[in-house]
Amino acid sequence: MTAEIIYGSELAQSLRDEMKEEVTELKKQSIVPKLVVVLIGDDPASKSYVSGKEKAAQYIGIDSELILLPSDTTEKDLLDRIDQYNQDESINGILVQLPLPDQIDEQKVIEAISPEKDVDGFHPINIGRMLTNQDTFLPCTPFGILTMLKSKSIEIEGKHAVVLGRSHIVGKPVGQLLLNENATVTYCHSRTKNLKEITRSADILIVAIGRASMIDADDIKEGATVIDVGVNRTEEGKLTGDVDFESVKEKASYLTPVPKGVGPMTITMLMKNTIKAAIRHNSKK
Ligand SMILES: Nc1nc2c(c(=O)[nH]1)N[C@@H](CN(C=O)c1ccc(C(=O)N[C@@H](CCC(=O)O)C(=O)O)cc1)CN2
Repeated sequence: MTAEIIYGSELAQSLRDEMKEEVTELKKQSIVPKLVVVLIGDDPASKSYVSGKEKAAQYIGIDSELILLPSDTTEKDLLDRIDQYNQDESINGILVQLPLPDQIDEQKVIEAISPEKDVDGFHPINIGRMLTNQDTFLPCTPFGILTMLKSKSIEIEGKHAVVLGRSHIVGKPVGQLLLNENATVTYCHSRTKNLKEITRSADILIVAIGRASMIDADDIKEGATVIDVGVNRTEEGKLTGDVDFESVKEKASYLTPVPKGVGPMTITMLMKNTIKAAIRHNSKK
């Protein structure tokens, strides 16, 4: 079997085209979605991600403002700024790029963002809404993964979904979204015993561990759907995933590449959440 490759980059482009039209229509009703992105410090990967967010917003017609702060920014300064953005009626979405420098408590920052402007979907209120399957802002990477699965009509209900990794941003929420779709979900992590036995029983395998080529063909079931969320840099600076693409391609039925897989969908779902925030804000006026 040779897997069909799910290019998130292509799906992202078609969704961005749809959103561009939607925003054009919203502007006719004087609704202009606005996103504020805060970047602290000069981590090259974070800089590249926020630049991708700026470009996507610009393409779609979302008003975006990038706030660049020095790496010694204090927690108080950041919290004061968030307070100011929360109160600014023209701003619909606030995103603080993670990770943050050590002097700033990430959880405090996440909880300071108004849940109505939390387009990252990280606020405990929005996580609670996701757990209880209510309409909310879904975290962008898990939302992107679900959208990719649905774009190929991959059956989720009743399937065994195995999630490798339990991060707050990807692992935990993606498992919850799959559970909301009636999958049977197993989480695996560094303390999991008999890992291979579990991954080999997965119909849908989500790999978000952060170790290059950790999963190969021997670790998966014939015909499985494999979603690679890994972002690893080789010594030569090449980007690679957590999955050994060449070997898994010969055994899986669907497979996402790195790059051009899940990454571009993360940014696209952020745009979707920002438009949703703008529409919601306007309907409450
Ligand atoms: N506040 C947040 N911080 C972080 C999030 C997040 O969702 N919210 N997620 C990650 C990083 N991330 C978005 O911010 C992100 C990661 C990867 C990509 C992407 O498009 N990757 C490309 C390759 C880009 C490259 O060459 O480096 C791909 O996979 O094709 C976009 C966004 C951590 N922080």
